[in-house]
Amino acid sequence: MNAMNPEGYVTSDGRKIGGVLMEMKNITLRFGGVKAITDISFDIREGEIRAIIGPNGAGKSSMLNVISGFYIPQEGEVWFRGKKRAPMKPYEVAQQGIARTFQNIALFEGMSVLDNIMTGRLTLMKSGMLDQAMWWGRAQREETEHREKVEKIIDFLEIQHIRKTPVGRLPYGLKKRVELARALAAEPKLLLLDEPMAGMNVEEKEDMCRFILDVNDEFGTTITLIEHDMGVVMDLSDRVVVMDYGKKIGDGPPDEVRANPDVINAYLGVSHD
Ligand SMILES: Nc1ncnc2c1ncn2[C@@H]1O[C@H](COP(=O)(O)OP(=O)(O)OP(=O)(O)O)[C@@H](O)[C@H]1O
Repeated sequence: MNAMNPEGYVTSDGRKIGGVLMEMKNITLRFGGVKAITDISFDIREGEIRAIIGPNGAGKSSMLNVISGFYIPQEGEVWFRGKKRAPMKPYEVAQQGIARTFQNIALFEGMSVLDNIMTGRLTLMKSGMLDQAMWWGRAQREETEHREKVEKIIDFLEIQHIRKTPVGRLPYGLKKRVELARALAAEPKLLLLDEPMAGMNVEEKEDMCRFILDVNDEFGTTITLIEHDMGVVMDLSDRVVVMDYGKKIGDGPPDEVRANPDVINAYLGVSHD
């Protein structure tokens, strides 16, 4: 089976990738006169680690923002879990099972690690204030369940020792890990990582790589990431979409993309027509 097979395929390291989870069909996104994305199509398979790469200004963040529902494209369709997505608010997209981290860390600096991660469960919380007043027992049971899930993630990402620490006091690499934990707390079907290694030293990058692979392996989470570090991208990803000036210039497994002349040109800045 290869990556074109609708049923899925088996990776070079023997992992089984499933059918299509998300499909972007002919997406075009404009900001006034600027075309950030021009007629791009690709899919993301169940269980896959899928990267979006490209030089600065290629349109990668814009694409991630279309996937997360933050931007609604002027043209094209987004399909998720077999259904065409109607225009919706980012929190509705989150409720459908898509969580993300940000290029610039977006955590509550004054709050503890634990409380920050708990905010990741907000989209899953059923009982509101009225429920809590009327059905106190039920709300308490729900709270206990949320805490248990969060504690598992804290163990998994090896951050027990900082669970009570205010996030503002943590070094950069750990903040990034807390952000990953918060996204995981939402139990997403699709996890979007916006430059998860940016600004990290070599050791922090190695840790983050390991956690990304473990999340994919242990929870079966499908992951889509933007990353500038080519070594990381090629090591981690099953398939890579390459963008340049808003267009798709390559799409396939890392080896294929690495050998693609258009991709080589884009990165060397040789030809831009
Ligand atoms: N909110 C916006 N308003 C206007 N133009 C925008 C906006 N966001 C992005 N753009 C433009 O769209 C194009 C693609 O930008 P985008 O940030 O998606 O690229 P990128 O590949 O993520 O870049 P980088 O690697 O530098 O983060 C650029 O020309 C950018 O200036």
